[in-house]
Amino acid sequence: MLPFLTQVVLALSLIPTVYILYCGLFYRYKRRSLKYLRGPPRTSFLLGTEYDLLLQTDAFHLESKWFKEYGTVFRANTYFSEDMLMISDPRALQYVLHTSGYRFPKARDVKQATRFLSGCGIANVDGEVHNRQRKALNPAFSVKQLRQFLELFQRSTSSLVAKWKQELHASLEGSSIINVSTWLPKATLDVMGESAFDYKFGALDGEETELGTAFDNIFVGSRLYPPKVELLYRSFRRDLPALVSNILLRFPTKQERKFLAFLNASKKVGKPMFEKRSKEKAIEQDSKDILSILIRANQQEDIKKSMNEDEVLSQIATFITAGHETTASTTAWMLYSLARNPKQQSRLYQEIREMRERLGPNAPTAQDLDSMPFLNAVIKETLRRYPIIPNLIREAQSDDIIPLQFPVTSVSGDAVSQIPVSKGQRVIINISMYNMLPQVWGDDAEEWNPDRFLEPSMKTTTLGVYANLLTFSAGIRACIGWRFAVIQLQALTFGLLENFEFSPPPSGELDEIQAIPFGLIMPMKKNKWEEGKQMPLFIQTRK
Ligand code: HEM
Repeated sequence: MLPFLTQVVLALSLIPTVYILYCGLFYRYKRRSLKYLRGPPRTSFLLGTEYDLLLQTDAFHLESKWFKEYGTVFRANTYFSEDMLMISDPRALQYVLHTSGYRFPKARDVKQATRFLSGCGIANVDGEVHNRQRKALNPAFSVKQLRQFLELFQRSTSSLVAKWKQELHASLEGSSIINVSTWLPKATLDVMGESAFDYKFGALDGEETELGTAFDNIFVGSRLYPPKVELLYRSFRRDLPALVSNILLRFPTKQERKFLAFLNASKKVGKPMFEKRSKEKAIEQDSKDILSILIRANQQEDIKKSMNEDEVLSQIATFITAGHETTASTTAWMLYSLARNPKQQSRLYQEIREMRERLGPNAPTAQDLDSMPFLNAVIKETLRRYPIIPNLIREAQSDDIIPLQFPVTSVSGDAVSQIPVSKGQRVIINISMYNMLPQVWGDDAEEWNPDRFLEPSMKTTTLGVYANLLTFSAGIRACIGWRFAVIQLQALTFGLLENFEFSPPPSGELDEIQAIPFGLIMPMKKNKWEEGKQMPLFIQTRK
């Protein structure tokens, strides 16, 4: 028998342990039950179906299978067997993303992990702070401001074209298989650095910069997915009282330590850049590039409009991570789709040639690019079919009721037209499933078919910031850079298709490409993930 005092000490130390376990695990299990909704069976008590979604080798396969079986709203499980709500119903999405304002913030575990990557930048803050940062940054993303970048987008596309031509000339046949997935992010990284922060990555020219290396290191040497124990640890941290989770956040996972190294490098590079520009008289009131805007916000005395230095420096990491791989991967999937659909590729080339005949040697203006129906249909269809961010993870800030457009059938066979949710309920916004809803996009929604955007009969909902798509999300947290991305996609599509013809490599390699949901939808070869991103295309210079 233990001495009485030891028993007391043990009993007392048990209280916080039980409390932590209650908050971390049992509380969520008890409160957030959606048992009345149908959904896929649980495959693992600890990891739930969220882990199955993470591991799938075709990013849209499982959701699509479940969606066909259970409808536009169903139940799945996250870690520790907590129920999560999967939604692709238009009215439910409208409610969560638009109507509710900030009442469905990003899930705490997601925010805790991404905070290591991009600090207190706009993507990781909520409520009033987000509103303040967004208002300050909005002018950098106006149509007028972004059109000024078109020339930079075209210059960077020309550099990429020159690099590929060099490769093709080096081969005797004037054609070659190029892994476009390694080149495109270099072009978009250079553009992001120069347009937003006046920083030259020189990635296309193979230069090594401190920031570029730190970004690459996030992926180098890491396994594709964090080990299960890291995922469970991150999930466990989510519901703990702030005091306890703040202590645990001092012990980041291996992946989070890499994120942090990139954030620190971007702050280190950004600080002198920011200080130098701050001292220059050149920050005129009307200059609206991101860096000038950040500097002015930092110099603001009005607390409702200002940003402190940490917020300003965190935006550098935020924009680099949010703004280059997204556009690059979308372009890779577009070239993939065009290579697989040679007739559509010829139609696109025909439209580009007609525009070239009209322009002579001049580069197309933003109006010229907007006036090309098929080029824009190809871009929209690629964004629809290959949404680079396939889902968003949110949680209810308070008890709420989510309305549905298309009622679903409950376990007991009743029609359900609204879903009551408790505070903390995990809600998965299925971007890819909304983008493929037959009710909106037709029975061939799983096909890549740009013509659907040329048909006046196409049904529309009023969701999303561009082309009725959810690819850039919607509402107050929609992608701030969507116009930037669209103009860059227009410039890349015009420039690359004008110069090259893309086809599947004769070896059949393209059939091995899978859409892997590794944060973003990454193209990788079946059973060869260790080779990294792969989109090998047979490229010929156009005569
Ligand atoms: C095809 C390209 C792109 C896609 C598909 C895309 C998609 C998205 C999505 C889905 C979100 C919402 C994320 C969430 O709520 O968790 C988002 C947010 C964001 N994106 Fe993009 N994005 C793209 C390009 C860009 C570019 C080029 C920039 C910058 C120039 C950018 C900057 C941002 C920022 C800063 C946010 C956070 C906005 C906020 O929380 O207020 N994105 N993006």
